[in-house]
Amino acid sequence: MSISDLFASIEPLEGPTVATIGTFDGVHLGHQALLQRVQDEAAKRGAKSVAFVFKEQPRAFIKPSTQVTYLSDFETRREILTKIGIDHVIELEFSSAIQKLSSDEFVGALRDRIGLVSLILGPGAMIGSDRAGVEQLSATSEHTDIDFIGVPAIVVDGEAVSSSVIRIAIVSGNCELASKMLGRNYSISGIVADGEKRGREIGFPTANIEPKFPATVPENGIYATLVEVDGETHKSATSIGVRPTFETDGGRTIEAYLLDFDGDLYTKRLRLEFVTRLRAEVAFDSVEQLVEQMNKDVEQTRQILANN
Ligand SMILES: Cc1cc2nc3c(=O)[nH]c(=O)nc-3n(C[C@H](O)[C@H](O)[C@H](O)COP(=O)(O)O)c2cc1C
Ligand SMILES: Nc1ncnc2c1ncn2[C@@H]1O[C@H](COP(=O)(O)OP(=O)(O)O)[C@@H](O)[C@H]1O
Repeated sequence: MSISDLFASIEPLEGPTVATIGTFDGVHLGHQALLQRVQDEAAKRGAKSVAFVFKEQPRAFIKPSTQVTYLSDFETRREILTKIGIDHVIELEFSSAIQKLSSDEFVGALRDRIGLVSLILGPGAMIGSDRAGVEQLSATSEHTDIDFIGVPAIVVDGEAVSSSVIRIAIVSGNCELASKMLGRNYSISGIVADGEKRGREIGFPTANIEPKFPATVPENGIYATLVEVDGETHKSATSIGVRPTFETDGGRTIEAYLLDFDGDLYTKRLRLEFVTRLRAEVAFDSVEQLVEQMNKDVEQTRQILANN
């Protein structure tokens, strides 16, 4: 297959264009700064801004046995990038043929296909089989007509913002760090599914949410959350875990009790925003003890979310 065949699925653009490339999982503050630079450079050159987005993390392709989870699905990433003002968001399939291209072949193909005049890369980003970063590209690329620009990392609480650092924060229950690095609360979307119908019996009906892609799920525990459903936002207390008070080998569920709400949520799409982790889940000796604690969780949630 020729190089131009490999890029045939990319709609040709007349150019000039300023582009960046990545998975953009979460579209966090670092991504946002990078995308801003792409837009600024495009404006300076009278060019269009382009983001090439890998649907899947390249490491999932390179080593299929790797368990990868995401902060946001592809459609959400596309929506955010478009909202930010990127002119063309182009899905890029990672394939063994693309993987074999050298950085010069890759950049040359982009120049021919979309009229690339500048490529902007985030910290540590490398392209092509020779894994060229911005410094190498600037020094040795045969495409001297293309401007290669590197954008530094954004640092939050002394740590460089990255999708993997945010994923680690979430699986450790650190909602606050995730929120700071994302520039918004971390959220999971999914459809409300049937549970064991036990919730309403104990006075706390819970909407069980099933994410449809490999979402990064916060550590088991109880969280103060916000639920968005039918265009409205509700305060909620959410439990993630295996419900040890009732189950001995229960699967992991994500279930939200919406405060001051009564209605049918089954089959609805719901977005759950994580604000803070309240506590670990506990195997209570009785349902009464669980209910007593759930009442406390709801009160604490009310206080924490008083300003939301
Ligand atoms: C705020 C909140 C706190 C919870 N805490 C615990 C807990 O500490 N231990 C536990 O076994 N289950 C806990 N749960 C889960 C309940 O056991 C679960 O919601 C109940 O079994 C209803 O399940 P169902 O939706 O399948 O009917 C909690 C649920 C909520 C909403
Ligand atoms: N305040 C509420 N919070 C969450 N779900 C509620 C609430 N009020 C009513 N519901 C409805 O009740 C369902 C949950 O009841 P529950 O007895 O826990 O059943 P299940 O085990 O199927 O989740 C939700 O899916 C939703 O349709």
